[in-house]
Amino acid sequence: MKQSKMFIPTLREVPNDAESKSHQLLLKAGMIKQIASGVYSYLPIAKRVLNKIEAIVREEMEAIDGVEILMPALQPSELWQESGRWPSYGAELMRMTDRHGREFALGPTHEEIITSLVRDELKSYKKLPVTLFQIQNKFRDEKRPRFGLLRGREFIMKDAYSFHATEESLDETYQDMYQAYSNIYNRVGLKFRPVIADSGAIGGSHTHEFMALAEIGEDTIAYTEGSDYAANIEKAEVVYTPNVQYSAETALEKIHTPGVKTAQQLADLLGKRLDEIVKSMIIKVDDRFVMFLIRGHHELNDVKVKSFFSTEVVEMATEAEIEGIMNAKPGSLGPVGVTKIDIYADNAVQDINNLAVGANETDYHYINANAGRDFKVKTYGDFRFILEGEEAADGSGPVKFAEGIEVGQVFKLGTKYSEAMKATFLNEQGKAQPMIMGCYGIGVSRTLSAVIEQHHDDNGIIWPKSITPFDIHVISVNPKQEAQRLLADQLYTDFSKNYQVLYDDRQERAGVKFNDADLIGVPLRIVVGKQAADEIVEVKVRQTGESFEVPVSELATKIETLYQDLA
Ligand SMILES: O=C(C[C@@H]1CCCCN1)Cn1cnc2cc(Cl)c(F)cc2c1=O
Ligand SMILES: [Mg+2]
Ligand SMILES: [Mg+2]
Repeated sequence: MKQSKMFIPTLREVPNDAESKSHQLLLKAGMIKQIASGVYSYLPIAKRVLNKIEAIVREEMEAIDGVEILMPALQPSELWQESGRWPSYGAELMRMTDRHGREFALGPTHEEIITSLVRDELKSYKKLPVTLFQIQNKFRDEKRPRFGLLRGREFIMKDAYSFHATEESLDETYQDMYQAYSNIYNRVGLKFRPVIADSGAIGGSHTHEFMALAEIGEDTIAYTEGSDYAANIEKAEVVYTPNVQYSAETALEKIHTPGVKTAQQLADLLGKRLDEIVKSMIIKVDDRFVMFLIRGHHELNDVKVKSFFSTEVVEMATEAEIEGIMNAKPGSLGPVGVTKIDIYADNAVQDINNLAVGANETDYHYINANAGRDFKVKTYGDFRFILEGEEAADGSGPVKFAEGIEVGQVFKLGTKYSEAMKATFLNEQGKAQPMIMGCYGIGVSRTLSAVIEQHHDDNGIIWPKSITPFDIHVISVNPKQEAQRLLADQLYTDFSKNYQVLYDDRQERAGVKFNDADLIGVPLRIVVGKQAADEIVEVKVRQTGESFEVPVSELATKIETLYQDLA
């Protein structure tokens, strides 16, 4: 492709709202253009990379008997009414009305569509299992789109759905998908870890997320060095090993604590450690309020709370709601005397007694509050985030933290949708049963960004060979020089026979050409400059920075050797 005919609007500077490296480089390398917050056009270089990522995804899906389809983005609300999900999503679900006043959603995912598609067809166990997939734009009205393609409002997803007569059959496909995802991420050059994850509202029980390791990642992974244990920190189970440190129970005492609002301030005032303080929080679960107690040095894990109550609707109560229930402000809340709402506590709260807690009166706290005597805990449980260094749930040692970008997720869905939507099949005994389902997503446009996060230097992107937009970048330094232009033209023609070649034939200053080439990040570069008359060119390897002066007669062999060695 001649760059004089291409459309690669590279930038020297980037808007300062581009916080992540991949977002900056996607803009600087002229790969995307934002048309609205979280909404982008993919320009030629990005489109070529997407095509290659998608080709790898297709290959790996078809290798495990996945069959490609394409479903509509326009989804009738009736199907979401059938599944019961129409009311359960808020502003994130992009809804619209057609000219007849009928309600639609722009598809954020396709469980309802695919289930309605197969339920009239797959009626017998003999026709199962089936795995269908698509690669298609998804719409989710993110509150805060950010980091370019990492969190957009319209993005490309490969979503696959499998239908089974038995759990064993689902397990097989789940394993196949797990392996296929590992193949895909390895092939696109991503360093990744599969992690045990939380299935959230989607339902089902068993799910893994695939995390690309990157500082910018919004997810935190808890993993151990000694094993392949890794869990999304939202899910990482805290094994409760009692570490009871009780002192003789003493009388409850109310103390004046002017201006004390946080656990740290209370600890400082009392001359206690933070872990000797117990924080009390009011949480709204569905439409009721509950109190959670947690040690001062721990944090409440909202995903564990959602999972415990099996609902997505879990929010911190607002100040107004708190005053309404406790007639006290946050910062002085406590369990003593609280009877009209249930009290839950993280397991670690059991390890200490004579607790320091809020007195439900501004500027007053209690010391020596004791469960049983002064308040009742309905349930102790694992409600907190694990801390770095604590023992992993599988006993494989202390967990370490790493940041990750969720680039895929595989779910065992079960019968949540097939029951709700009456997608049944006749089993071997001729009995109608709901199909057992799995669903499997890959963030294709997010994967593109994650690869850039992991493959760049200060000058730009460094594409892995497997998904590079071009294999070779031929640059004629000064096309006005006859010898340079003729040789560069010839090399472009010759190498295009066996490689994908980007030819910078523009009337631009050399510096602009080299800057652009570094940004675009094609792995091999042939520079035709002053020595063209002597039939000598420069070859540069983008990954290592190495450069060689090569006689044209040896160029094909040199390029072949360097190309083979590319990662
Ligand atoms: O999408 C999934 C599960 C899997 C992921 C892999 C491919 C198939 N679906 C979970 N999820 C996430 N965000 C959503 C956002 C909105 Cl607005 C919605 F209405 C529904 C969902 C939703 O269901
Ligand atoms: Mg997540
Ligand atoms: Mg997830």
